[in-house]
Amino acid sequence: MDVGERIQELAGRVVELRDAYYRGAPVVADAEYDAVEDELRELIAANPELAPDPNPLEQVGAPTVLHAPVRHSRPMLSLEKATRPEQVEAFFGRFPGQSVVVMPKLDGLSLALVYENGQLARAVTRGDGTTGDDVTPLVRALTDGVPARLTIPAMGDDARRSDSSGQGDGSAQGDSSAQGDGSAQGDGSGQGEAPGRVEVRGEAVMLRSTFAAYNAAHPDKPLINPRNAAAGTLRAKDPATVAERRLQFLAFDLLSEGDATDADLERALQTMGFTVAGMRHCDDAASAQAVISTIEAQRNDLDYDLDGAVLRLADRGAFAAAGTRSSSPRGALAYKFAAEEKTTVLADVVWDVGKTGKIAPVAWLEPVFVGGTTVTRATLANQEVIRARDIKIGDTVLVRRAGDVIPFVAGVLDASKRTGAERDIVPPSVCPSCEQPLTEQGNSRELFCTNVSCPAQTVRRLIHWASRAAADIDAIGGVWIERLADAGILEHPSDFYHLTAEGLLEFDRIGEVSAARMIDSIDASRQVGLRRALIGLAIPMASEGTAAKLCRAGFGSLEELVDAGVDGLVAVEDIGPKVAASLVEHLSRLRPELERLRAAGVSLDVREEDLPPVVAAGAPLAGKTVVVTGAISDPRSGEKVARPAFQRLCEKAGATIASSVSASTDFLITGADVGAAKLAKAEKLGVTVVDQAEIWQQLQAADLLTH
Ligand SMILES: NC(=O)c1ccc[n+]([C@@H]2O[C@H](COP(=O)([O-])OP(=O)(O)OC[C@H]3O[C@@H](n4cnc5c(N)ncnc54)[C@H](O)[C@@H]3O)[C@@H](O)[C@H]2O)c1
Ligand SMILES: [Zn+2]
Repeated sequence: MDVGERIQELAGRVVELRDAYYRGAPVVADAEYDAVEDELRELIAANPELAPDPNPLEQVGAPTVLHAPVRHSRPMLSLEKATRPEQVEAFFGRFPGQSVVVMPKLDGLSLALVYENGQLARAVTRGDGTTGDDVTPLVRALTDGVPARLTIPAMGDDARRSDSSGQGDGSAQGDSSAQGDGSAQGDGSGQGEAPGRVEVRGEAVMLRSTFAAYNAAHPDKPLINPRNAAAGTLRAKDPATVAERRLQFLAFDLLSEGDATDADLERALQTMGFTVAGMRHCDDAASAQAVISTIEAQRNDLDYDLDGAVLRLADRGAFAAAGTRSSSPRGALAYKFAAEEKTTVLADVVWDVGKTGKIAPVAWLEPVFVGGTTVTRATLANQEVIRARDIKIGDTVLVRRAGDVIPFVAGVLDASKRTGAERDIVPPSVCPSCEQPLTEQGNSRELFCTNVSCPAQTVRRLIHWASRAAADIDAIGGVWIERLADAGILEHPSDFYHLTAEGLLEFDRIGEVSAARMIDSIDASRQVGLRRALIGLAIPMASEGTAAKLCRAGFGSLEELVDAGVDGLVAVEDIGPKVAASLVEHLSRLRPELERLRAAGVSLDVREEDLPPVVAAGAPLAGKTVVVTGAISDPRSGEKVARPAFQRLCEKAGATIASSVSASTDFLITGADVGAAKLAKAEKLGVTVVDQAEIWQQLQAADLLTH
């Protein structure tokens, strides 16, 4: 095939793929679509005379059927893409002296919100860039972060809620998203009245938490990914049919007439009442690159999908003056991150027996690079998910590895690729390990092996006992545990404590050094204590949090938990009757094992570190509820400090630790690299943001840092 033909073919493919995608039924993952675009772009760049006409790369979106077409005041464009630092440098080189904002590139769909005299008049999708669909009723009903009327600050409105301690002032720590506070109202607030027409553009996304909650509640009709879910929501005919699919709007662009508004994009948007996904001002390519890296590193902690970072001139006038190309503004650049979704072939499904006897389907995949690693296994959850997503062995499936670390098979994008050779995924009727019949539980029909002496479960439980969060026997890996279990030497956790170096040396391929290391590691684990022993016993429904709470509640040993009975356990805050019943049932069953552990010198008593901290007199954080975020390090040594360790110090200083910011939080204590969303939330709720340096100082002054 010659170059001209290849170009025609690729151009045709781009049109076809876009068409499917914008109709809501993509047939390939974004990364694969992008690869087609990239190849086409390169061929055209090398052979400009062979450019197709029309050139799809110069068009935006796809000409889909519009239900209520509305013409945009100015085209809604795509963005120029970059993947290399040189491209970021070149961008700065084009605009010497201009400040640039760097922000997450959200993976949702863009919306234009038109305000007339301060009131929301219309919400319109991007469409083909020139004309979009009017989706106002859906946006009003379902989208958070879209004010019905704009807040235009009047004169003197800058007497903001002042933080009692004054600590708020020093708290922005180089994060420009919070620094606009004092100055925003200073210059642009004279106008008490909204300019005639204001258009705010931004991204409507489905939060990952909303997406997960929806799929958990509707296993029979799952959404494939948050971006597709958001787009589908705004295609609904009636808001009532998609009521549980709430969206969030995050603003990134502002067009307004009469310019009384702030020249700085972020301040202008926030002043009007919009949420911005965190913009950082950068004056050179190196600092922009650093922010891009931070955004990418924090990607998994955020509640929304993002597929890159956007760089854009911070000054609204400069951005407008830079003008546009056929399909993208010159004053912006999208830096793309590694894909979190890819397609690959589902080679087989294996049913895996877990430590609690749950039999879960595991997808064996043709290796695929996704979410930063090569993935060969992914979870398929349960048979109900397989049925609802209509997945077969041999299918080309979409694999998602985002937010959480366990890759997931999200579904089949293009069922038309099927050849007929695909096979149904058949759940086993007996346990793959012990061959005992299985039981089915719950709406998602999860399968369980209830045989207490099932060999696969035994190995899983032993591996779990040895894991880091439990006894932490780090010198013995899973392979060894399996060998020892197969040999009949290991069955219960207590058996670890009867292993000897001589016994281990009878096995092939083991030297004296490693045998001694294994025994040392087992020895050290005798100090496991109540909390970690409870985790290690893998009681169904009892989480790591449950174990921590029981220690705090004053239980001194595992035996005391059994003796307390269900009534004694439900008396503990946040311990429900089901968890309590499960604890009592399983710990009673494990009584003989607890005795064996004790006899082997294993401590099942609460450890000092798991007790509620003794609050020192004059504790600096007494009565305060705090949230800790970001990377914490000890200023005395510069050493990284694990968040739980720092939280414990705060508790010793009298604080109550909360996991997320709410109206009852007193302080948000920030370490390095704090996500802008957290800061924005704190600010919105009037929570004082305090830098870790200040807390370290207080801890030191209260003599709490002695160790
Ligand atoms: N899977 C498929 O078959 C298929 C087909 C077509 C397109 N796609 C995907 O759709 C996307 C391409 O669409 P595009 O070229 O129009 O979009 P783009 O990737 O060029 O980005 C432009 C869009 O980014 C969004 N955006 C998010 N955060 C932003 C911010 N902070 N500032 C400015 N814009 C921001 C806006 O909605 C804007 O319209 C790609 O991700 C592509 O992979 C997939
Ligand atoms: Zn079994």
